[in-house]
Amino acid sequence: MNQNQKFPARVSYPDYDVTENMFLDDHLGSREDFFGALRSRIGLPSNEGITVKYAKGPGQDHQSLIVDDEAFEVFFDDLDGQSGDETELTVERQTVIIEEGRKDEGNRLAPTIRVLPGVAKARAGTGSSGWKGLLGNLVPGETTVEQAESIENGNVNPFNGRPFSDNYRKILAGRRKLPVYAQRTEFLELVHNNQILVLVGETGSGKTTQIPQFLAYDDLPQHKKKMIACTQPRRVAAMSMAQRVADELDCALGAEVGYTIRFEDNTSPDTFLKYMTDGMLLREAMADPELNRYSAIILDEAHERTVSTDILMGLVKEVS
Ligand SMILES: Nc1ncnc2c1ncn2[C@@H]1O[C@H](COP(=O)(O)OP(=O)(O)OP(=O)(O)O)[C@@H](O)[C@H]1O
Repeated sequence: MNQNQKFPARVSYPDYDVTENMFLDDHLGSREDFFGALRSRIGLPSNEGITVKYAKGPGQDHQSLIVDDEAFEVFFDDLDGQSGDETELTVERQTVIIEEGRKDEGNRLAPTIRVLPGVAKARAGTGSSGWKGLLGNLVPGETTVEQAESIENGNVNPFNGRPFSDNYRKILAGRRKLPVYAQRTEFLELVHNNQILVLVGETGSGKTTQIPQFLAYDDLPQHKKKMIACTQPRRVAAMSMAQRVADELDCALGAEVGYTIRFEDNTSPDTFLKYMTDGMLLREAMADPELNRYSAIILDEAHERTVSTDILMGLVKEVS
């Protein structure tokens, strides 16, 4: 892609509503102009200077275009003028789809840009972390499977703003075949109406890996600056489950998904889902009996009746 390439575009905004169509006409000029216009169109602050850089990482089939101020990061896929392509562009918390294949009057390609429904609205109220707007329209404790699936099926990870990887999509297809997935709707209904749930399911049905993710999309702990805790009786399980779920959510281990075991805290301020030993949570409960850092607590493998899990069961009953 040529940096100085002309970039005619038609911008549809907001959402899919065509009533506010704006033509960035044929004379629009460079990509910088294009993004300047886009920026003003989607209401990003106009006083920020932007420098545009292009990068193509090893093994990436997309060009990244990074606008050099923290607010912007833009990803392209295959914006090559081939008819019928759909390209995603992420601008801070805005997610914008560029559709190729329309010819303008000069017989040039005129990508249509549309801001995903809800994203623009979410933007206004959610501070500086734009892509989190993907979750911004969800009401904690009132979400539906359809809402979660539409975000999961999208192109941008709502938890870190990066494009979803191919590996993510592969794993997602497998996750949806797990027995527990068939009960996602039922799980949400129960969680919306009850403070404490006891879930029983076969080994390998997906309890440890899926339930915390169902909750993450419903409880939205990161919006409250809290975490979901999922306890395990054994250290190895805490570590390996955290790794697995980090992969499933397409996050780096220790970033949005982490673990805490004795002598090792692999979490960060971004962590919203934390696997930990039951002993560690019990230890934390001694200092903070209300467990205020957590928006939800999952006591996994409770049938093993470890002393720590048993005590925690009593404790969560008290604080609920
Ligand atoms: N590290 C991994 N790599 C690949 N697949 C995995 C991995 N960990 C789990 N899985 C898959 O995810 C599925 C669900 O595992 P999960 O641990 O969530 O089940 P579970 O219901 O909690 O089982 P258990 O009762 O034994 O704890 C497994 O059947 C397995 O196919």
